[in-house]
Amino acid sequence: MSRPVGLAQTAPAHEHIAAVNLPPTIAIRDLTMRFGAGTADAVLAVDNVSLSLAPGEFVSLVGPSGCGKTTILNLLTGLLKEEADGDVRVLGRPPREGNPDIAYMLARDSLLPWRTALDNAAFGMEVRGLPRRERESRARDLLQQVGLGDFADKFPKALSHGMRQRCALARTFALDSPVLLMDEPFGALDAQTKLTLEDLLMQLWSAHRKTVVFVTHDLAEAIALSDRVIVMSARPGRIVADVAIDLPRPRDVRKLQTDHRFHDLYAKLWRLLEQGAAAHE
Ligand SMILES: Nc1ncnc2c1ncn2[C@@H]1O[C@H](COP(=O)(O)OP(=O)(O)OP(=O)(O)O)[C@@H](O)[C@H]1O
Repeated sequence: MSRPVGLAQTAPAHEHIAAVNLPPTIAIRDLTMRFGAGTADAVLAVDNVSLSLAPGEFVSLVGPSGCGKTTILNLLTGLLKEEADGDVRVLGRPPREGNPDIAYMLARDSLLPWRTALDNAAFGMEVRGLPRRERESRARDLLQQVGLGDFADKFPKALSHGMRQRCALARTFALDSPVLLMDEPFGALDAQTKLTLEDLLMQLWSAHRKTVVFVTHDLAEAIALSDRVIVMSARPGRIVADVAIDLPRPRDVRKLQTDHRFHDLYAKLWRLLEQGAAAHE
């Protein structure tokens, strides 16, 4: 596979600093979400969560299964029709379905099997109505950046799982939305491929400067990628801790595994996670 290219011309990663003095890109205040409110099966999924992300910040949500991480992402996209209490803003506006300010990436690559890598990378732009020439040129550029330049004409069945997630990354970044919501995008990958894709995501994020909410069960991944890690309790999901990850950037995900600061953060987050899980047992 060809190496990712096209990133070197852009700003070096160490210059990436979230604009903490600007109005937040994402602002969630006192969010409470109850599914099936008023019925016998009502589920309190999220309880009084407040969270804000500065432009360009990379924030991970970690917490036990069912604590409401995906629910928070879905609320940001406007996909959830059910009533939620509290206030949610994306770039100052309430969530709305089809908001072009948001790109969403999931664990499964969800590539369309009858489309080539190029057409898959261009798919989101097609849905958004961009002219053919523009979407093709952007898709090619992004495929190049994720190291799939030579695979533009291949169909998903000819790509490995890691390559399919590269293609999904290309599709996500090609949308050029200022906000990325990523729900365990590397959750189904083997450990080695995962590290490679994490490095690639860091390069893309540094070059394209997006605000990212990243959901993961993998504390090492959360530390390696994030500016902050939000630890949630077991359901109903509450914020247990908001931990700044003050490791210098650019980060080499592999080298971090041998850095004592990384291990200290891991131990701290693990403790918080266990406390949050125990609080509701
Ligand atoms: N549409 C729905 N109707 C009813 N309950 C729901 C719905 N969606 C989610 N829930 C419930 O809300 C809670 C939070 O779910 P959510 O998927 O947000 O958790 P999560 O933290 O993303 O879990 P996981 O880590 O396992 O993906 C769960 O108890 C789930 O069963």
